Amino acid sequence: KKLPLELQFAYDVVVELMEPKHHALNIPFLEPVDPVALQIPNYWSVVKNPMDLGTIKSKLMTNEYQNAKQVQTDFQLVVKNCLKFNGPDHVVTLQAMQLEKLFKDAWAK
Ligand SMILES: Cc1ccc(Nc2c(-c3ccc(O)cc3)nc3c(C)cccn23)cc1
Repeated sequence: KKLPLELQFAYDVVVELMEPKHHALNIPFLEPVDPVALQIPNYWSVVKNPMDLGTIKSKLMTNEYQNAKQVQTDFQLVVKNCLKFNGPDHVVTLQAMQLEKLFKDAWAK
């Protein structure tokens, strides 16, 4: 892998969060939200910049990030979108919050 060291670290964190062992938390965030499958056609009018862990991983593999900060920003977008659409008390938002804690802990290693 030809990623610079800081992006390699970011890649390893994202891959870790996507692992099956965290599936109780990561399932809603592994791939782009599918508003048709979820029957939420208003999603695109509420969330202007959709983002998910799979897209972040793909962007890392296609060198679309210049630095790790941009990866962190995309991860925060996943959480922000979820909070905006689902609201603070939705189960999926609670999952996003717990995933965010995992991310922060892994990021601080
Ligand atoms: C009627 C309704 C209400 C809420 C939801 N939210 C939701 C989301 C979601 C994730 C991120 C995001 O930015 C927006 C939505 N993912 C899910 C999943 C995987 C199962 C069930 C609900 N889910 C779905 C349908």
